[in-house]
Amino acid sequence: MSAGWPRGRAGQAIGLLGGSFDPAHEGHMAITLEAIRRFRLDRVWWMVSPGNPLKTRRPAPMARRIAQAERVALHPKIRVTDIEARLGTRYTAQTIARLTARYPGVDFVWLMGADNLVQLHRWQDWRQIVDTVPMGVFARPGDRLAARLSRAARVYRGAQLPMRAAEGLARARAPAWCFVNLPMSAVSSTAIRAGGDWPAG
Ligand SMILES: Nc1ncnc2c1ncn2[C@@H]1O[C@H](COP(=O)(O)OP(=O)(O)OP(=O)(O)O)[C@@H](O)[C@H]1O
Ligand SMILES: O=C(O)c1ccc[n+]([C@@H]2O[C@H](COP(=O)([O-])O)[C@@H](O)[C@H]2O)c1
Repeated sequence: MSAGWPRGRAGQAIGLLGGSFDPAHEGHMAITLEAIRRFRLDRVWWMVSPGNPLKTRRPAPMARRIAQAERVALHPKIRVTDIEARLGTRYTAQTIARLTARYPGVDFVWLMGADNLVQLHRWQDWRQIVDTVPMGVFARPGDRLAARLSRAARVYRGAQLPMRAAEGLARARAPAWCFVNLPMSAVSSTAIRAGGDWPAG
């Protein structure tokens, strides 16, 4: 069981993949492996959310989502965590503020799919997030164009790094973000739940 406070040392570059993970799937794995490679990350922490503030549907219990995510995240650089439950946060801006204070010298990178960039401007204190940590955004079927036209992308157009500069993202000063085009995976937790392979609630 790897839930708990993960180790993070000064000088490390650590990606944060926040998510409902209801359930975790190979799309999470694909973007995580791509992030490790492209952004030269030492670790990626999968932060299993107590509950996305913008989703009304109640997720499966935390312990079940964590146990299942650990079965998917079989990689020495990936750590599944219940950090947000420990911190008592559900809002990413708060989580990041707490983590940067708790892990001085660690270079965090926020990771997310293009669908989340599309609605980033609806998150609490969203500009604070972009101004605090570099971000890696991953193409997702159906969301590429919307991501490019999104409010966050437009506001922070000048902070976008080209893909060829991706390896410097983790060490860049925020705001800085990179859009990664990768062979897109159509898998989603929604589709898995609809298929009946993951019991509700
Ligand atoms: N196939 C994928 N391609 C790119 N990004 C993805 C993919 N699947 C998940 N992500 C990203 O991983 C993060 C966590 O995703 P989440 O746990 O909500 O899974 P999901 O499949 O998007 O779930 P749901 O279908 O319930 O919304 C989000 O930033 C999401 O955009
Ligand atoms: O901080 C917010 O207002 C906020 C609003 C929506 C989503 N998030 C975070 O975005 C991450 C992805 O959520 P999800 O449900 O798409 O996996 C997860 O860590 C959520 O807590 C955060």
